[in-house]
Amino acid sequence: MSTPRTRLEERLRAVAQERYHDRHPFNVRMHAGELTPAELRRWILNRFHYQRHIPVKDALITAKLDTSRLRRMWLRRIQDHDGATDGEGGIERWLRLGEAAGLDRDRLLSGAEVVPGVRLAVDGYVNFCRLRDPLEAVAASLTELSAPGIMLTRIDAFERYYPWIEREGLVYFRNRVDQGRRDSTEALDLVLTWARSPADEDRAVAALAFKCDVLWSLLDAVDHADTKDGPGTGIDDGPGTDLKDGPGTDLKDGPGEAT
Ligand SMILES: O=C(O)c1cc(C(=O)O)c2c(n1)C(=O)C(=O)c1cc(C(=O)O)[nH]c1-2
Repeated sequence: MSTPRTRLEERLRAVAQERYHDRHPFNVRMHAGELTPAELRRWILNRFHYQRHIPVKDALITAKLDTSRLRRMWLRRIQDHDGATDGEGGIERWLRLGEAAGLDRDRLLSGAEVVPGVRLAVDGYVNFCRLRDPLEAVAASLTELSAPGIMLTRIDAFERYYPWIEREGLVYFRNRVDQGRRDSTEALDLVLTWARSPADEDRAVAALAFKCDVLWSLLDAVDHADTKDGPGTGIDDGPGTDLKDGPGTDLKDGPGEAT
C-alpha cells in the first residue's frame, strides 16, 4: 500500500528524471560526441564555477542543521569537494580535468571567462540554500538522484568521442558515481523524514524543480555563449590565449564572493 513517504519519493524521482539536464540539447550533443573542442572547453571552464560553489552552499546548509550527526554528514560533502589538504578533493580533480582538456588551471581559477548566465544560475542555487529551510535546501540537492547515471554516460562518451582529453582527467566523474549515490540516498531519507504535511511535500518537490531549472539555465548559458560578443566567447584555442590576462579579470571570484 502506498504511504505518504512512498508517494513523495515517487514524485521526487519523477521530477529528478523528467526535468534533469541530461535532456538538455547541450548535454545531448556532448553525449553524442558532437561538441567541438572549443565547446567542451567552454563547458569545463564554466562548470568549474558551479563546482567551486558547491562547498559554499553545503557550508550554508551545515549551519542550519541542529545535530552533530547531521552536521558531520554534511561536512563530509564539503571535504569531498575541498579535500582534507591541498591537492585533494573534487575541486582539484575538476582542475585536473581542465588540464587534461588543455585548459590551464589559472584560467579556471581566475573565473574571468565565466559567462553571465552561469554566474546567475550558480548564485541562484547558493542563495536558495542560504535563504530556505533545511527541507528545501536538502531537497534541492536531489538532482543527484540522476547524477550517477549521467556520470557513467559522460565517462563513456568522453572515452569514445573525445580521445584528445587525457584519460586521467576523468577521475572526477568516476569518483562522483559512488559519492552521488551515497549523497542522494542520505538526502532522500532526510527529506522523506522531514516532510510532515502535504505543504512540506509540495515545497520539497518545488525545491527540486527549481534545482533542475538551475542546471538547465546553466547549460543554456554555456550553449549560447558563442552567439554574442562578450566575456566567455574566446574559449577556443586551448592554453595560452591572451584572454587569460585580458579585460574582465577583475570579475574573478575572491574570497567570500558568494556568501
Ligand atoms: O555533472 C553533472 O551533471 C552534475 C550534476 C549535479 C547535480 O545533479 O546536481 C552535481 C554534479 N554534477 C556534481 O559534480 C556535484 O558535485 C554535485 C553536487 C550537487 C549538489 O547539489 O549538492 N549536485 C551535483
